Amino acid sequence: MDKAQLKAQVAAAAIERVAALHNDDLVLGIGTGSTAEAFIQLLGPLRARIDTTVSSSERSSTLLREMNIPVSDLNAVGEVDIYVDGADEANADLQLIKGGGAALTREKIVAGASRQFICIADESKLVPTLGAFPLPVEVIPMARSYVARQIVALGGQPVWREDVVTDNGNVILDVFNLLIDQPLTLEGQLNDIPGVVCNGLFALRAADELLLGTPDGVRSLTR
Ligand SMILES: O=C(CO)[C@H](O)[C@H](O)COP(=O)(O)O
Repeated sequence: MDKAQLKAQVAAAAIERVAALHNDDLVLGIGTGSTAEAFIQLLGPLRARIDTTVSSSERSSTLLREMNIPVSDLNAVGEVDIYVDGADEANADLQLIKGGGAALTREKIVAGASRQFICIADESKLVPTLGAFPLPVEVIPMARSYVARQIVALGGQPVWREDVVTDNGNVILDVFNLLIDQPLTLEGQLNDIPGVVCNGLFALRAADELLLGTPDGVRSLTR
């Protein structure tokens, strides 16, 4: 099975989770990236049960609108019933690294506003310790060099993702060589640096369920 098939498989499993919810006025949180897009592609049959969606990126919003699925501003809805999104890395505690697609801030906001967060990924994303994938940090542009120096003091090697401006008008530093054995602590330390908007560690708001695509079928991990 190739990666696309594994992603389609977990996307279908997430659709089953959404279909099993009892309400018919669903408010769905929609993530960003290729696995989230596999999920969006399968939403058509559920359209009648979807009141609205809240999306974590302009790209996902466009895809949803192309399917005639409504997209709302988070301020216009209450709590989100369920958020489905991918990840760049996950550990067994369902803590994640996200932001490979530069959408980490909106992703963390929608995850925080959601009753349930289902993370979907192929099995290669499950790791014993987070940090082989460079940790994305969204930064206010004027603070880029200052924040980079503070990250070096924390032991990381930040690299400016020069070709990217986020949907919020900010820049991304990808931090290499961090051994993330205390994700909660590091998430807070990074947030405390003035100029940091958000970092891609999802430890405070970890996933509630991790669906992993494997050649033997979908594996589910819960907290
Ligand atoms: O965090 C993300 C975007 O900011 C994505 O969820 C993450 O990069 C995984 O993407 P993909 O499903 O394409 O592997």
